[in-house]
Amino acid sequence: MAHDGEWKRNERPQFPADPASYKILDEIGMGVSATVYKAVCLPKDSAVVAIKSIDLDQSRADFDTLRREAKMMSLLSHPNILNAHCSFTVGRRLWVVMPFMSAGSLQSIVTSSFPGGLSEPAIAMVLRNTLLALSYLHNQGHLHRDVKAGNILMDSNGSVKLADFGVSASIYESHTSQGLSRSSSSPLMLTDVTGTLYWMAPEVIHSHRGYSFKADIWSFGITALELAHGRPPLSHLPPSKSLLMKITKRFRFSDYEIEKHNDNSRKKFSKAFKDMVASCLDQDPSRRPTADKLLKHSFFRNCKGSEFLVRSVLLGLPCIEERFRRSKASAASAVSGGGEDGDEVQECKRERRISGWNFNEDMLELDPVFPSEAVQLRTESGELSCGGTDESGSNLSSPMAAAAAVEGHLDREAMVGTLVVLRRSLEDEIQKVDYLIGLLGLGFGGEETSKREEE
Ligand SMILES: Nc1ncnc2c1ncn2[C@@H]1O[C@H](COP(=O)(O)OP(=O)(O)OP(=O)(O)O)[C@@H](O)[C@H]1O
Repeated sequence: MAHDGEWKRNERPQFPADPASYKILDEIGMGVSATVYKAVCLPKDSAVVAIKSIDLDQSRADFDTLRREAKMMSLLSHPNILNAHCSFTVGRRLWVVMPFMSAGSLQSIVTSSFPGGLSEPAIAMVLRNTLLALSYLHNQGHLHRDVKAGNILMDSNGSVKLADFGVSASIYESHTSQGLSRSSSSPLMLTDVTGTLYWMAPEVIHSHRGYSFKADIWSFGITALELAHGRPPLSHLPPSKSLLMKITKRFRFSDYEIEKHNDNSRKKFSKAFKDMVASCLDQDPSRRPTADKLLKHSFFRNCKGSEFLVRSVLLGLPCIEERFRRSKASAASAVSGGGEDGDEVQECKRERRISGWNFNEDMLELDPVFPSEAVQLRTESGELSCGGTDESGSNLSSPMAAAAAVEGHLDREAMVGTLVVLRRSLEDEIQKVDYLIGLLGLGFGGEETSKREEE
C-alpha cells in the first residue's frame, strides 16, 4: 500500500498518515463514493476518529482536486468547521482521518429518529451553527458547494460542524480556468456543475452562466426544508424530473407547501421560518441574502444553547453504528423486495434516493427516464415542454425533455417533428438576441457572436 508523503507534510502533523496506525472498529456511514468508519488511532492512545475512505476511481472529484481542497481546508479554522486531522492514499483510496462526531450527520439523525422533521427551535440551532461556518467560509473566499443535512455533523455535546469539503472551491484561486469564468456581476464565477442534485441551486444547473456564494445559500434553504420535513423538496421525484422542475417551474417555497398539502401531512411553520427559507430560495441569486445577513434574521434571534440540542435531539437516539446497521439492513431488504414492513421499505428507498444520487453532466444525458414521466412532459398540444422558458427567455427545458422522451422510447417520428420545431424556435431566439444587441449598439465580432450562439 502506498501513501502520499507530500500530502502528509502539508497537513496537521499530530495524526500519523499511515494506515497501520489505525484500527477500524465499525462502519458508520456510506456516501456515493465513500465509506466512513469509526476507528482508533493506536499511537495516539487509541483516540477515536472517523475515517472517510474515498474510492478515487468513483469519486466525482479527481485526485488533484481532492488534494488541493485538503490543503486549502487545512488552512481554515473555525469552531463550526470540521477539519481533517490528516489524509493519505491507501492504494486507490483516499483516507481522510477526522474527528469522530459521535451523533453523525443531521441526515442520519433525522432519517432514523425524526422522519417528519425536527422542531423549529432545533432547526434554528443547527442552521445558525451552519451559517456561522458558511459566513466564515464565504468571507475567506470559499464556497462549500455541497451544503445538506448529510454534511452537517453533530457531536454528543450538541456541537454542530459543517463537513465534507470534497467539492468545495475557492473563488479567488485561478488554477482551474475551466471551472471559472468572468461575469459582469462578479469578477470570478464558478462554472463547473458540482454538488448534490436536490440541493443544487438553479444557477449551478445552468452552470455556463456562472455561480458564486449565493449557490450555497440556495442549498442552505433546501437544507432548512430537509430538516423541517425529513427530506429535501422534490426528492420524491426521480432526479431528472426534479431537475426539470427546478429549472423550468422556478421552484419556490410555496410549491413545497402545496406538495405537502397534497400529502395531507402539512406541518405548520412560523412566519419567520417561511420568510427565511423563501429568501434563500429566490431564483435570482443577487436577491438571496448573504450568510452574514441571514444570521441577523429574526428566525435565529432566540436560539437556544447546545444543551437544548442534546435534550431535544440526542436523548434516546440510537448510537451511530446501530443506526447505520439498521439503515443498511432495511436498504438490503428493499433491494431484494423482501421487506415486510412497507413503511420501512419506503423509508429505506427514500434514504437511498437522497444520499445515493449525485448530479453530473453525463448523468443529465444518461439518467433513465420512465415512459410515464416522459409522457407527462407533453403539453396538451402534443409538444414537448415543461413550462417553457428560463430567466433569459430561452427554452432550455425542451431539449432535455426531448432527451427524456427519447430515453422513454416515445414515438421517434413525433420526436423528430418536435425537435425540428425546437430548433426553429432556438433560431428565432438567436435572431431576437442579435437584433437586440444591434439595437443597443453592442455588436460583437463574428467570431464572438458564433461563440455565443454555440453556447
Ligand atoms: N466525522 C464523522 N463522524 C461521525 N460520523 C460521520 C463523520 N463523517 C461522516 N459520518 C457519517 O457517515 C455518513 C456518510 O458520510 P459521507 O460524507 O460519506 O456521505 P454523504 O455526505 O451523506 O453523501 P455524499 O457521498 O453525497 O457526500 C454521514 O451521513 C454521517 O452520518
